[in-house]
Amino acid sequence: MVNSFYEKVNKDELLSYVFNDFSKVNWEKHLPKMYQFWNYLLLGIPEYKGRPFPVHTQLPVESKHFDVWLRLFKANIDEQFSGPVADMAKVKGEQIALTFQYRMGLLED
Ligand code: HEM
Repeated sequence: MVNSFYEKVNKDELLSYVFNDFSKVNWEKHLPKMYQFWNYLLLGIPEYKGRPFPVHTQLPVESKHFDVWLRLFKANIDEQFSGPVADMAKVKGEQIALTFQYRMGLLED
């Protein structure tokens, strides 16, 4: 799920710019972190140690970036999974994307 999601991200011009050109993400490090993050949120496996929000405050992103992120994230889930955990993944993705945007001041109240 994580690998195929970031394959989609990398094919999207808007998001790929942020990940690859702006942040020069080291995918060998980022992907395992994301496995741990989602392992925790969806399966309760407490491996992820980190604070997801702060890195995002430095990024050149607007709400349109989050809209694309969410669209790709949900499409990726729907292509491969169905059922309660798949639904939870989509809800969590939505909630976190929304929370990030509020905290970054990208949304009007
Ligand atoms: C516009 C949408 C987003 C963009 C452009 C974005 C971009 C990034 C970038 C560039 C990093 C740093 C990677 C690195 O250098 O290691 C990162 C880390 C991360 N992102 Fe996002 N992100 C977005 C949305 C989200 C959302 C909605 C979530 C959660 C559902 C999320 C979860 C994380 C996590 C867990 C990390 C790892 C933080 C750490 O522990 O170092 N991101 N993201």
